[in-house]
Amino acid sequence: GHGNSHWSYADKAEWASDFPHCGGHMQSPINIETGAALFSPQLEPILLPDYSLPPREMLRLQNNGHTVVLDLPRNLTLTGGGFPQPYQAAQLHLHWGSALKPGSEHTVDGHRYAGEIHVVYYSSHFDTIQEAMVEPGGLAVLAAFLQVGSEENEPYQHILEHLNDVHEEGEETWIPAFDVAKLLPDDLSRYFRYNGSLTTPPCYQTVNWTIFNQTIRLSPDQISLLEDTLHGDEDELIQDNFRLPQSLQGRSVLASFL
Ligand SMILES: NS(=O)(=O)c1c(F)c(F)c(SCCc2ccc(C(=O)O)cc2)c(F)c1NC1CCCCCCC1
Ligand SMILES: [Zn+2]
Repeated sequence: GHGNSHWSYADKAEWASDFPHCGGHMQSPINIETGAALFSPQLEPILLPDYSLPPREMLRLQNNGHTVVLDLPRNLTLTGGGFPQPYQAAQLHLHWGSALKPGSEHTVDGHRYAGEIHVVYYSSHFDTIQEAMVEPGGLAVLAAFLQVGSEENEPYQHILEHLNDVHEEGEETWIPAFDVAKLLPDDLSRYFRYNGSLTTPPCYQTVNWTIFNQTIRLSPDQISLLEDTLHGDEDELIQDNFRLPQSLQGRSVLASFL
């Protein structure tokens, strides 16, 4: 974990006392008011060049007590998107709710989606994510909303079929590599953009956020598997692992589309 004090989503009101950045003025997530988003033509499509990986390659999947994390090869690059420089992949993880309520971190016009994927990158100006994550613009996170649909989402099965192997906090397993770009929407040209923070302590305000307009559909069984498999502290189910919306405090949300 981060910092010397353990944190949980139950005591998110206290985060700022243990992690000062969590009380800052550029925090995430936020509610995106589509009507107030500013169209910015310089926001070109996001480019994820050649994400197909050899299936012999294995990727580490871990339950860190707060979410399920898939470590990514750093040679997967993020470019385009009006970014000042390329970013290198670090990891992806998910946020979700429970059977009773949805669990996305960002909301759109007050609507919370069933879940949200975050693909975390760090600026190619740095050698490690530890150096990058304390610098403004050091991190870029690609976010997409998960919705309940009728069909099974095959790319997501690459992760979901291994959740049982990491159902306890601290467990990890290795899964065959696959094209992780398939976990994101097809349309990488329509997205919202704003500057914010990690949504977890230490809440560093160093994240360039991209939230895709197109959502991802998972079957009801896939969403339930995500909600009902992973355990964290005291063998409690990890559910509702989302932070509440933070105020914009004067920030603008940009849109790559009209
Ligand atoms: N939405 S988010 O991107 O802010 C985010 C969360 F909301 C998260 F909840 C998480 S998981 C909780 C933070 C954490 C705990 C343990 C470890 C570890 O043992 O390595 C690592 C991280 C989580 F990992 C991340 N992303 C991480 C933030 C931690 C520091 C930088 C590493 C990559 C991004
Ligand atoms: Zn996240």
